[in-house]
Amino acid sequence: MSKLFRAVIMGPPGSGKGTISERIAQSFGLQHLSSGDFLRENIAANTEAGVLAKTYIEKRLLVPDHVMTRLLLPRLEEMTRHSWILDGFPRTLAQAEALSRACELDVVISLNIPLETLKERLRHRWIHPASGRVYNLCFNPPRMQGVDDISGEPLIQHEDDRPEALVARLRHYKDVAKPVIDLYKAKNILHTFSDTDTDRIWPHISSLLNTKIRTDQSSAQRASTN
Ligand SMILES: Nc1ccn([C@@H]2O[C@H](COP(=O)(O)OP(=O)(O)OP(=O)(O)O)[C@@H](O)[C@H]2O)c(=O)n1
Ligand SMILES: Nc1nc2c(ncn2[C@@H]2O[C@H](COP(=O)(O)OP(=O)(O)O)[C@@H](O)[C@H]2O)c(=O)[nH]1
Repeated sequence: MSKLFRAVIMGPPGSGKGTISERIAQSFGLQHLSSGDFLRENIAANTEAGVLAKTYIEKRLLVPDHVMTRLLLPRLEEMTRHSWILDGFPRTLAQAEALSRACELDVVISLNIPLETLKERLRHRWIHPASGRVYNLCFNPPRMQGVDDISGEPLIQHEDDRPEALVARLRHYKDVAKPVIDLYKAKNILHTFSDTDTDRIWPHISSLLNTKIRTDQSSAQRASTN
């Protein structure tokens, strides 16, 4: 069996984590694990962690580390036979340390996108709240305006995707993410991509993963034939 591959994608709101994770899932067969989707599923199912997380999300606060790790780590344990890309977790150093204790990461992708680009994207971001599917009126519009392609249900916009809210969210992201980025830099697994367009970043991410996944698979094959 080929070696399993574990990646994390980080970046400020609107940087394209969800969009790029979906491309990675489709092109490389990795499972896309989105912490936002896990939270929404737990909230919908009224689990203990979901009920607790909801009180924070409603106030647009980060869910505390112990709640996030209690929610996420068991899901990762269920995935021991899969390769995955994790999107939205870890957000804090405590979450990153808990993740390091649970598994070894192969690659961390960090997206570095200019503020003006983030503002413009989020202004046009529309979401199907039940599934977490994301659209953009310019970049990937829904087939029918205001309606989810799959369920036919209405799309919504997040209050805090407004340009006025973004500067504070971004500052908060930078403060909290800095030690996480430093940790992954020190482990030599951080890869940063800077551009205004997902389509220009994608070929670089794709070739990085091609190299990493192919190299890992051939060394796993060598190990199994020795
Ligand atoms: N590690 C995480 C991931 C998510 N959340 C909470 O879950 C919400 C939804 O997460 P997500 O779907 O990732 O959406 P956004 O915060 O809008 O992030 P982004 O704009 O980067 O997609 C967040 O706002 C936050 O309250 C959290 O507290 N901690
Ligand atoms: N115009 C434009 N929009 C993009 C691009 N990449 C992603 N988007 C859109 O920008 C918004 C934010 O992307 P998303 O993947 O949700 O980012 P996340 O918040 O980091 O998960 C979504 O509406 C995407 O459809 C791009 O290159 N150009």
